[in-house]
Amino acid sequence: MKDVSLVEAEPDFETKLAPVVHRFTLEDVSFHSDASSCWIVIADKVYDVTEFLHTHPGGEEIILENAGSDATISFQSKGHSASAVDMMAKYCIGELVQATKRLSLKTVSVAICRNLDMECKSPSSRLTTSYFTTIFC
Ligand code: HEM
Repeated sequence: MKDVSLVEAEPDFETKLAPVVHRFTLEDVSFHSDASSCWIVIADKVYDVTEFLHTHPGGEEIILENAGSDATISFQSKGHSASAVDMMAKYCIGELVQATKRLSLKTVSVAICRNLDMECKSPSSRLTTSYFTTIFC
């Protein structure tokens, strides 16, 4: 018979287990591209922002323009505050499968700045953003 004493001794052990991470392809995300179901990708994480659309301080239109796709560049170029970034966790539903992941913004911005022999202060500067666009689009 199985020893279940560990489970019995720790009634809340399930909450201590690593969370299940849901993985999606960009194609999965593409099926959620309007106000009835709106997913976006930011830095390889997938967000369901359907409920947030109507209260987004920047308006719903701008998010809908990116619905069902990778909004990393748009999000980054609008220069969101730290509290905006904190809010994002609430809407995160998973991440992209490895095969469809891009290099992280930080890695790419540092690489670009090295190439340009620039000091890398802000990845959202106009110059850097235009280089992101060149690389990602
Ligand atoms: C989960 C995703 C997002 C969250 C939690 C979020 C949150 C916010 C918050 C809190 C603000 C108020 C200003 C600030 O605190 O920075 C804001 C403004 C704004 N957001 Fe977002 N946002 C999200 C996605 C996006 C995306 C994908 C875009 C563009 C495609 C976008 C474009 C804007 C714009 C244009 C503003 C107005 C900036 C201004 O008036 O200066 N946001 N957002």
